[in-house]
Amino acid sequence: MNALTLGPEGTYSHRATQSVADDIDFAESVTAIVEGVATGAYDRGVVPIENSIEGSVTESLDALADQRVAVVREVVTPIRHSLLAQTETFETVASHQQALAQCREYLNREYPDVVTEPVASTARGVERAREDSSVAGIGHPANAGDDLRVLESDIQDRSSNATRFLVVAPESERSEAGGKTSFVVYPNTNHPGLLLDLLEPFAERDINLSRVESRPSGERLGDYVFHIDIEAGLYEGRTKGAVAELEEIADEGWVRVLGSYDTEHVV
Ligand SMILES: O=C(O)C(=O)C[C@]1(C(=O)O)C=C[C@@H](O)C=C1
Repeated sequence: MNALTLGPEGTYSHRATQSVADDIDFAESVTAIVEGVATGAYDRGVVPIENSIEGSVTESLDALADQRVAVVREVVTPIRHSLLAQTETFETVASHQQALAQCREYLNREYPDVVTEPVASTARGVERAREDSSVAGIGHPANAGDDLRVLESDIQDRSSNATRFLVVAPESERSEAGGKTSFVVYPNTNHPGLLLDLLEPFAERDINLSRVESRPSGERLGDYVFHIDIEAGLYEGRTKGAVAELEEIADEGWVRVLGSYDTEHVV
């Protein structure tokens, strides 16, 4: 099985993907990863979706709404960042913007004068540090190799820092089995109580929601696509009933059922 994830080698996405496939290729954006699976070039794609400090990875949410893929697993992994550089003196810190945000308080406190440089991934930031002694990178300490020093470990602003990744597969592999299910809903209408209407089919059937997120539809200001995760599988009658009701409520728009899946914790 081959898989596509965020590169270069050494990203947290790469680490999460190692629990999914042996044959791993890299892309430089999560949109390209989801596209790689939607077009059939890859069996699996692994994308970060949510971080416990910084919240949603909005590019991933939008890619899931725009492309036709299934979600077949979620991988949750602790994120422990290190500061890596050639020397103790540097002017710039390069990393993925999620990682920079997860270490914002640390950087403001310890290095108030350094410039932050958002790059495509943490591993790309570490590469910048390897090429340029005036740059430090934030990433997993295993990326240090022989030529970079780990100046400090565990620099994330909360020790419980964790990221949830979704494993995407071709739409034909959508499964009804699993303890969680994800949906994307575009109601294409707006009236008082719409969000309540969308959530009631789950509440009435005693289905717990684990997440609701809204993203702009891009059609007009104030118009939204909703991402809903529930703690129930599509194999359950109650979930089927809720989906049927959801489809009626969103009959002017669409409901995309991404599938049911289980969670794996990887350290
Ligand atoms: O840059 C990486 O190492 C990634 O895999 C991306 C990513 C993210 O987008 O959230 C993954 C985990 C961490 O939260 C920081 C960055």
